[in-house]
Amino acid sequence: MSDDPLVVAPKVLLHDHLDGGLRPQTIIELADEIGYTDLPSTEAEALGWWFRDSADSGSLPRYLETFDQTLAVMQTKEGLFRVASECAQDLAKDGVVYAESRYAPEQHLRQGLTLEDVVEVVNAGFRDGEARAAEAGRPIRVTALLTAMRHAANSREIAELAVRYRDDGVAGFDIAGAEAGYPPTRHLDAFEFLRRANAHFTIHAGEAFGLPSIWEAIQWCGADRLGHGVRIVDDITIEGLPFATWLEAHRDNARALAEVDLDGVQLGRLAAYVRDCRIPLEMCPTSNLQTGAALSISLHPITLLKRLLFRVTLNTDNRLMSHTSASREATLLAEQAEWTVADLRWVTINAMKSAFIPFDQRLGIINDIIKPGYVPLLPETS
Ligand SMILES: O=c1[nH]cnc2c1ncn2[C@H]1C[C@H](O)[C@@H](CO)O1
Ligand SMILES: [Zn+2]
Repeated sequence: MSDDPLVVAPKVLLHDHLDGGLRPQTIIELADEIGYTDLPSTEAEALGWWFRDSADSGSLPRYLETFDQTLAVMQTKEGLFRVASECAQDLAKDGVVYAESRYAPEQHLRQGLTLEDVVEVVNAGFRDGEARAAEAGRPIRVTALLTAMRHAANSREIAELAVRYRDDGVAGFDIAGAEAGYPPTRHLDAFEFLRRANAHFTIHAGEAFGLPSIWEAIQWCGADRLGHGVRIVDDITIEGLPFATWLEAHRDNARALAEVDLDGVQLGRLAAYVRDCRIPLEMCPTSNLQTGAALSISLHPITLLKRLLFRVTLNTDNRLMSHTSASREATLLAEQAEWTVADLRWVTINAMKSAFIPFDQRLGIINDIIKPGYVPLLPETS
């Protein structure tokens, strides 16, 4: 185990895609087992770079094309079990103590598995990974979020699946995929069903598309959390200028967001609603650089939103495509945006408060694991 404090520090991930976090070597071995021959490389390091470089396109649709390669090896029980187990182990090794891992069951049916088979074998993989992580002295709990793809038409069926498995490892529901042209209200039926069932869901919104998508996700669909939500800054002005205009004028100053005077910052009605209602933002800085939703780590809106005390959480999105991890996201912010260990503790507790598991369990993880875990790193908080 690393002695880097940002690895040792307990962390929580609410936004991590199972099919975006495979080990390159595992992809190669699974491809070999099933006779899949279309991988761009059969050498692990080169394959890892291929994912990073291909996802670095500045466009969400092109970023998403790289998932064809991971999904190809996630069509059998063996493949899904191994990927889920390794996901839990890799997160635990990086200091993650609680994670909600999401995937779209409908994307794993090409070789005859049923939706139920997929959910059950992924759950079994998570249990296996948790057991191995505990044996290695790094306990973790992993729950699943079931995603429906926003361009498809079966979100209601996936929402029903999430409710059916809510007492068996599934904590909630999500929609993902290309955002422009696919507003969340297309899936209103699924969201209304979930609300009637007292179930939880998050929606990818405000990533490739702006405020209308966030507004629909919250005010029409009733999302508990926002996946990314980074474009909420479009509803913020600084010194009387729209955020984007102000940032453009300050883009040569890497400290601009860390030091801007908050007295000059004004929230519009939607941004104020999101902050007032403590709606969690599942922010993923590196992923946003790759899809063009942010300029740089130092000027990523997360630093302003943290200073304004939005309910910010820090996430990985796709560890493989973004060549990242929970501790790497924290390290980048520490090195390039003046984040401290106290900031990391704050977003970690924010995330745990915002998880979809029951309140008493969230509180238990905060009080028994997260807070004590920061004491050696931040003695003044003990
Ligand atoms: O950042 C994202 N935005 C929208 N969709 C995404 C993102 N990352 C992954 N996905 C898609 C591709 C995966 O196949 C799917 C389910 O995990 O979710
Ligand atoms: Zn995502």
